[in-house]
Amino acid sequence: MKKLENIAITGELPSPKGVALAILEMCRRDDTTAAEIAHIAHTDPALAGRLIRHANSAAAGNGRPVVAVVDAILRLGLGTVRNLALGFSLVDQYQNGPCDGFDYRTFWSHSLLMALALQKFCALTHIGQPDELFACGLLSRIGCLALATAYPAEYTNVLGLNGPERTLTDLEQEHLQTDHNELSAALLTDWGIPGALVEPIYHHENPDASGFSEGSRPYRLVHLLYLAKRVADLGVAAENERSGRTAELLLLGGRIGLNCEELGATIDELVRQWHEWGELLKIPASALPPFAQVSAPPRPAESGSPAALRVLLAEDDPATRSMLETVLGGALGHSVMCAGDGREALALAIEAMPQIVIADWKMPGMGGLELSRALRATEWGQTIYLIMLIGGESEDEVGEAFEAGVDDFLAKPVDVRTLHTRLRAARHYVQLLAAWERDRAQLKHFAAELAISNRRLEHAAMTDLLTGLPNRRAGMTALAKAWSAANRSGQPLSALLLDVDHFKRINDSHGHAIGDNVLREVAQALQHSARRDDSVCRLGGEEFLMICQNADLKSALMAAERLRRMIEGLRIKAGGALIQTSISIGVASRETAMADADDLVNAADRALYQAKQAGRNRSCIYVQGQLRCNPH
Ligand SMILES: Nc1nc2c(ncn2[C@@H]2O[C@H](COP(=O)(O)OP(=O)(O)OP(=O)(O)O)[C@@H](O)[C@H]2O)c(=O)[nH]1
Repeated sequence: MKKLENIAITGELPSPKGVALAILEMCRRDDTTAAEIAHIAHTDPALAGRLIRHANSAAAGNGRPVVAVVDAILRLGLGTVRNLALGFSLVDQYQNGPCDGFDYRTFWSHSLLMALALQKFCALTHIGQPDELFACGLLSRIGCLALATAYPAEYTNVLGLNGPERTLTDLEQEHLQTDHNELSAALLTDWGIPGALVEPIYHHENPDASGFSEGSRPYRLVHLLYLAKRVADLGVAAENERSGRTAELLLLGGRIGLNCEELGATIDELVRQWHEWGELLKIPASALPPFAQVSAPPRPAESGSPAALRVLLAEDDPATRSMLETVLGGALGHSVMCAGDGREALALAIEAMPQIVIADWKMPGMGGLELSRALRATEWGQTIYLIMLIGGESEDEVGEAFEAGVDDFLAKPVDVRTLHTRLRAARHYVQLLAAWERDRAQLKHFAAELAISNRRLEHAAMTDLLTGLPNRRAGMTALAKAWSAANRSGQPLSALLLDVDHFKRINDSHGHAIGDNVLREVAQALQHSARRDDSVCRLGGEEFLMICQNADLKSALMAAERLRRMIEGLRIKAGGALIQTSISIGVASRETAMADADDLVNAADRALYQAKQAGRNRSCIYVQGQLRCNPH
């Protein structure tokens, strides 16, 4: 982590003003008293009210409610009051600003929910002072606001580039030479927040890379910060993205001992507090439905209460049917569909996807046994819980029913208490099935995420960070493939090695950052001028490789000359000045004497060496052991 003075910031940074600043200053003194802070807090009624509100919030402890600012300060402690004053002051001052691409209100909305979540999870796990952590949560992403404040135009640009391919911190580092985590840490340190809190904040987006030893306080704190951030991400997510975020939350909640229902209840409570605090701080909070609803897997049809089951009743005797319908639907509160025979029941089942089917053994047309076989023959019908109503059937016949896929049976006339008991087993089965389906959906979700991050890793491992071109590894793999393809087809294959001339001088006279920019511009120009069959990669430093498939030496040389002239004509911005540069190119084509792709690269390398020797800004060819240079 860098110190603030070591970060190259040209514009202004967020800073507290007025009463908050005075409190911050007073708290630097060892002998400041709660009465003195209360005195100054009274001059800002909004702050005084918010401090009292916070001191009376559930997480701040029990005891009788406080009404005086001084009592609120005594309850919260000077450190927490100072951090809260700081946070609230920034919220008030930076509700909008000059950075067009930065959504100030969503930023604070996210920060507020993160603060509440961190406070709550800290209270649940007894890691640290919940009130102190509320303020830390509120300010943990202050670096984003700092970048928006210091670099409004550039940061708009960076935010515009943000996508799944690159992390925001990478983009910030690339374009602004710092990132929001670095700035958050530097600002919080500057404002006197202790290192024990700042370090986990710095690492909170990637807790596994923090290096904290497992089980230590910073380790637990950085993971809580991550969980709090994921809750806040859910809070501000678009409606169609919400359900995709719940699986990870369930997993993270499990790590701190919260089961599905407890996590849901906690998040619902946090959302309620988010709305209350949002009103107080004039920050928007979105209308998030209950967590159970957001995280529920889609169902074919939803019945009234969560305990209610979708029951299909197939019974030809109207009296029994009516009695069972009344008991199941009226007394037990299930949602009941009725059919007078097996065929009607099957049609209804296809339409309504019941969880339980209660079928009479004997019905006109299609009886219970046939219905059971028909249902079990379908994929969706295999998970239905089937109860058969039997009259005077023998044991053998009952055995046959189980073979047909029946789960349970009930003797007629049906005893209501027995029915009730059997339905408990059925409900247990349905619940297990639902849990299993949820797990399966989660696993699918994780597998999909894993596949995406594997693809990203694969892409990152094959991509040059500076230019975005394929790197040496990717280039050599592509060349080996092209070599095999050329061997099979007998088509020509050529390779160009391109090296920027006197690049060291550019670095020396304009600095490394401008040097990097020159490399990016050259890379982009090469890629844009490459033909469909050509591929360009950066081998390293200022050296590039172009693979020209189906190109013989003559056309490869023509391509080389075209590229050389194009780079010669390029003007690259360096501050106020324009840099002109050139490249030397070694060209070689696949020859029968060459054993593999390495021989082809070595031949192009010898030609490149010759081009440098001959004075640079030229193309040389290697042909059957001879080197020849093109004058220009
Ligand atoms: N800015 C920047 N410089 C780099 C990078 N990689 C290598 N370099 C520098 O590139 C320079 C290459 O210098 P040399 O190998 O002497 O080559 P040159 O100055 O281009 O001279 P000739 O190739 O002989 O024309 C070195 O100073 C390296 O430090 C990079 O990613 N960015």
